Amino acid sequence: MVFTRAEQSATSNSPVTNGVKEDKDLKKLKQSKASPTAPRRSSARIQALQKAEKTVAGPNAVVVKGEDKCEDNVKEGKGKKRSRKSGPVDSLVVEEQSVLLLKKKPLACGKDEMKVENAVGQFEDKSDTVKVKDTIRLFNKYYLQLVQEEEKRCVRVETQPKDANSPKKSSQKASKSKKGAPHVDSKKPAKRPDLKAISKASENSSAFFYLMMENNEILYSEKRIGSIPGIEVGYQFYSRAEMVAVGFHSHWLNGIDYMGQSYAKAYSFEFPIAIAIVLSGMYEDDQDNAEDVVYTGQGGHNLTGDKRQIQDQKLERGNLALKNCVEQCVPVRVIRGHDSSSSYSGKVYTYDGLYKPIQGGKSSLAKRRRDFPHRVYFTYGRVPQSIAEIRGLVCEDITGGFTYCKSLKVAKNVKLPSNAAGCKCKGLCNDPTTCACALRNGSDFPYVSRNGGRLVEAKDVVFECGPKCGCGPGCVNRTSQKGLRYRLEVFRTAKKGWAVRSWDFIPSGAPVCEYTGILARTEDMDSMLENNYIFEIDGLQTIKGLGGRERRSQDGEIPEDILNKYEDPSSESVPEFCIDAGSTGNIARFINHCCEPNLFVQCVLSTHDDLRLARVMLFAADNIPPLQELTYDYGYALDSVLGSDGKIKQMPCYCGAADCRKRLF
Ligand SMILES: C[S@@+](CC[C@H](N)C(=O)[O-])C[C@H]1O[C@@H](n2cnc3c(N)ncnc32)[C@H](O)[C@@H]1O
Repeated sequence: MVFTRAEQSATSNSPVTNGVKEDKDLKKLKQSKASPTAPRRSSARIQALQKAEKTVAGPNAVVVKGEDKCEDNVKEGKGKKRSRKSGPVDSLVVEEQSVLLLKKKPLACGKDEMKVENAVGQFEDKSDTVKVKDTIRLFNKYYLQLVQEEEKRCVRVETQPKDANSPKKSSQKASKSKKGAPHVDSKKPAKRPDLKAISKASENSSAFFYLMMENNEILYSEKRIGSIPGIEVGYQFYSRAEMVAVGFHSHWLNGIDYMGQSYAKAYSFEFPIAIAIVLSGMYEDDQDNAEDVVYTGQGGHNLTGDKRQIQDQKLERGNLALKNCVEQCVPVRVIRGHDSSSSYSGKVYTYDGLYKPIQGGKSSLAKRRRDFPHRVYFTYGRVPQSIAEIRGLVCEDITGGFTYCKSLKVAKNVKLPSNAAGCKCKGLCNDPTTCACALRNGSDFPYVSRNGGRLVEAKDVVFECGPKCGCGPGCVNRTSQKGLRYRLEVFRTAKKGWAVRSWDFIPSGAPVCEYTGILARTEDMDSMLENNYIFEIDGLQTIKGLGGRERRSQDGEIPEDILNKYEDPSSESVPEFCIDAGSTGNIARFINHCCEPNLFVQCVLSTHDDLRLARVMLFAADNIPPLQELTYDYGYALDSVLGSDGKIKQMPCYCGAADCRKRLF
């Protein structure tokens, strides 16, 4: 899968690559319609691959391969062994948008601008990219909440007495549960959480308020032709449901998204018209030739089984829309997704040559294969597999000048309590109604088990299981204690010094690393001249949302017995403690600030209850593709930093985000 952003961008009025195969005659036709300054057609995929080749590991890179090795100053790539693909899994790339001449009718009623749809109004002052990002974050939050609900349902099924699962009893139960109560039928698979998150509420859904359609939270819910603001060519989605959430493609399963007859009043096209297609390799005679694509119509194949073609396709709905779109040269959004090839034996429509529908079959497919021996299917980004593959390695040992430490050290004058009581669970904690640690988190586990543990959402403080708990090391409520999961690399940037990125895909909510160093009293740091590696934050600050920090959600309230220990929790105060990673620390000390970060700070307690001395963890706020720089918001309030002369200090921010505040502090 290509993960480097394609260079080519397309708009509805700039003629660019058509997502459909074309021949010479058609090219001529297009040239006659296109503007003389139209950029030359070239493959976004090839450009992206070339760019990826150039940028892999950057010119100056140093690698950290898992903390087990780092402590001994890693010199070669023998980090944790994993079996994984070289690129992100389950992702879909917007690669090319096609072409030509939008014949939109002038509209008297100003409908031209398209209705400002639902969710868009909620973020009026934000840039388009931030609107998209926020919508996908919201989707991921719902998704993880629904995963959590599903995991609880599985636990309930597992812990039910055996006879409760007999077919007779479970069907009785299913009918009883119709009005509201969660459905506990082990035989019937629950609806996928990603689909629940976007779909309309069903009568017996217990997740009614999560649903984005129901809540008018789909970003662009009105169908539109051409590009979607904030989503450029090369953008990566991680599920079909994400595309639905932003309104890029309005169906999670169909390949062809189209506008029906109801739009005929607003345009002079013949409807239905296809507006977005997903190339997923589900049909054997789809062809992806990098620069052009042959796209098979939909239908007739066996969706539930081996995906073989079992019926003829019909020239109606999506197929008709595709034909109309191609014949009228209407731009279509093209998304490349997964390849899973199959064979077929039916009559299918493809558009070939001069866009004449042809009746395909194995023989015509074989002919096209002869004609296109260099066909591209789905490619993966070039993420290095070992240190030997990195070009431009400038330093084999990043620990020059500091000592690498996997866990927090404590300054001599700081005493860490060990007063956390612990839960009485055995093995794994899975019942939030009885686990004492879950109760402290607001009667729920903060993590879901999926992908080795993901935090459902940012909280004031996460109470994890600790040394006094009865559960074992595999407990999901110890997610942040399990060390580095992803292969992280320190690389050189042009303006920000060193920075960090991952070779692996990181799903939203996954723990990335702890900010380690020496836990010290803030007052002891005052005499230090220049130290860029002090993390001035504690659990109390996060709760109060002081300085430039956002106030966290109030969902899992902190137990009174803990909160009452502190004087006026709403007062603005300097954090009493900080983490100094100047002389001792881990990879987190190289992570830069960004005004639109992809990580967030989360305070975690497991061995004691003192909010001021909580561990500081960094979690993924988004699905993060390999080689994207990892960043968090340093949270400085502007003009809050004073120099030794007592004057306000300023530092420019070079994060490059669309909504950058331009200053770090
Ligand atoms: C904790 S260090 C991060 C690692 C640092 N880049 C390095 O080379 O070691 C914080 C320092 O990095 C730089 N930095 C981090 N984020 C930045 C940003 N968005 N713009 C400019 N400089 C940044 C600033 O010099 C800051 O004091």
